[in-house]
Amino acid sequence: MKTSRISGLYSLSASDRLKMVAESADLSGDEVEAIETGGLTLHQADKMVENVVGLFAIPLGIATNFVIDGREVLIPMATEEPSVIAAASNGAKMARSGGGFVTSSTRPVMRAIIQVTGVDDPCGARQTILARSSEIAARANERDPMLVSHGGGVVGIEAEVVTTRKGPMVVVHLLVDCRDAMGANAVNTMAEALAPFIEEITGGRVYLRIISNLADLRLARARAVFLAEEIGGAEVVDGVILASALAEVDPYRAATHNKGIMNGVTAVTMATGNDTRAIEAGAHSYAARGGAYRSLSVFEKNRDGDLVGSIELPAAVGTVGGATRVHPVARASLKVLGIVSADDLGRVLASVGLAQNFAALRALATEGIQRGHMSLHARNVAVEAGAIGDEIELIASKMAAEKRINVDRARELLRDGR
Ligand SMILES: CC(C)(COP(=O)([O-])OP(=O)([O-])OC[C@H]1O[C@@H](n2cnc3c(N)ncnc32)[C@H](O)[C@@H]1OP(=O)([O-])[O-])[C@@H](O)C(=O)NCCC(=O)NCCSC(=O)C[C@@](C)(O)CC(=O)[O-]
Ligand SMILES: NC(=O)C1=CN([C@@H]2O[C@H](COP(=O)(O)OP(=O)(O)OC[C@H]3O[C@@H](n4cnc5c(N)ncnc54)[C@H](OP(=O)(O)O)[C@@H]3O)[C@@H](O)[C@H]2O)C=CC1
Repeated sequence: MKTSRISGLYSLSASDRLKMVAESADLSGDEVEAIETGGLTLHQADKMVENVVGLFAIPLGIATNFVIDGREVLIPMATEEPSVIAAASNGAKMARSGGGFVTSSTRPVMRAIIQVTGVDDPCGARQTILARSSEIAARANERDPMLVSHGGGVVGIEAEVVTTRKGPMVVVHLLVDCRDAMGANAVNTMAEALAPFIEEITGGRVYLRIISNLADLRLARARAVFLAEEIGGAEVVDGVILASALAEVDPYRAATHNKGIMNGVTAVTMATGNDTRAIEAGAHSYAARGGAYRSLSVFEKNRDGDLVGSIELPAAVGTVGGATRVHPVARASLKVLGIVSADDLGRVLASVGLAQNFAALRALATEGIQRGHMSLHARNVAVEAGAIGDEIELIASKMAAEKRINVDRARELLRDGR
């Protein structure tokens, strides 16, 4: 695509916006229709989960202005929360003059846990497991030749003895490169298949055989420079850094700071048909590693007085498997992003998380969150009060101008206007 810098996309109608996105991402008629209608038929939904009775629609929006590793990218985001997509676009807009987002990542390695109990000699069993790790890896790889053929498969075996209130246990970690899959089904299958062999060589009894959502070996990182003159000057730079400093040490603040990051990360995860619970569990457990919960991002000042933001978070997402290829809108979202690999998707998540976080911190460090957020939320409030058609924008803008955004006020304005 030529540029993601689309000023005022919000002032177009939804169908004109979709036309623009379809042109720039070269979407087919079917893909456009899927996005417009929500994509899923009841019949398709009935094949995805159990006891289906209907569909639950969530808005899909497009965040503009992103440059990631020099590439212009439009970002599909599925979210019910107003101001999230606007804020991501706003953050990305302010990152452009510093060069946009620069990313990096680790190999896409997930862990499966195998819990071995009832071992007489847990330390000895641990050593047996480590000594036979090549054999364990080979047996696991036999379960997923397709993954191995894509360059993935087991990359390591770890084993630890842990002391619990039910006595000592040996915990085996199977480290698996999942390539473009999120990998839960793949690694769970391997872990279950290995259980009898692990029991045989340790003399213990295996209970849990399951992926760990603390995906600390599958990390995505993003960094961006926000020029001081672009974001409102030195005072704003310092305000954002002060906000960051608090979130680095105070779990009460860090929880909300990270919620702000996940506003963006989860919305892209959802739009691409990935597992939002897995990505949330990964982010928050990674934020709590070492026992202290802290922020996933940090903001600092560089030598030129500009703001430098950086973020690192687990990115357990796929571009194959799960619902990613089943849900028509998820497939279209990947096409809009212009990516094919899970690694690329992880880098997008980190960039969106950082843009989202920066926009929120800038608002918090200056005018406060309510003006930007509540003026966009005002439309929901107007609808809740019973506004219809043109009344919605009218009541919403009146409430925003008065800075009195609540359902009672919306009802009063409706009564007066009708
Ligand atoms: C809300 C804005 C963006 C308004 O921002 P503004 O200052 O009114 O912006 P503007 O009119 O100068 O527009 C700047 C750019 O923002 C985007 N933008 C602007 N308006 C729209 C819109 N209607 N629809 C789509 N995009 C919009 C758009 O890209 C636009 O550029 P343009 O296209 O005009 O060249 C700003 O105040 C902001 O970024 N606020 C942060 C809001 C936020 O973080 N919301 C998340 C919900 S609050 C929360 O859950 C998290 C939190 C806050 O608790 C986290 C934390 O505590 O850390
Ligand atoms: N705790 C958790 O997070 C849990 C999550 N889940 C769910 O698991 C699902 C994700 O599991 P996942 O294993 O990704 O899904 P799938 O099993 O659907 O997909 C993975 C499979 O795709 C095949 N594949 C084809 N091309 C590639 C490629 N390029 N790279 C990698 N694999 C490829 C592989 O082999 P093959 O073709 O042989 O299948 C691989 O095993 C999600 O729906 C998630 O919600 C499930 C349990 C627990």
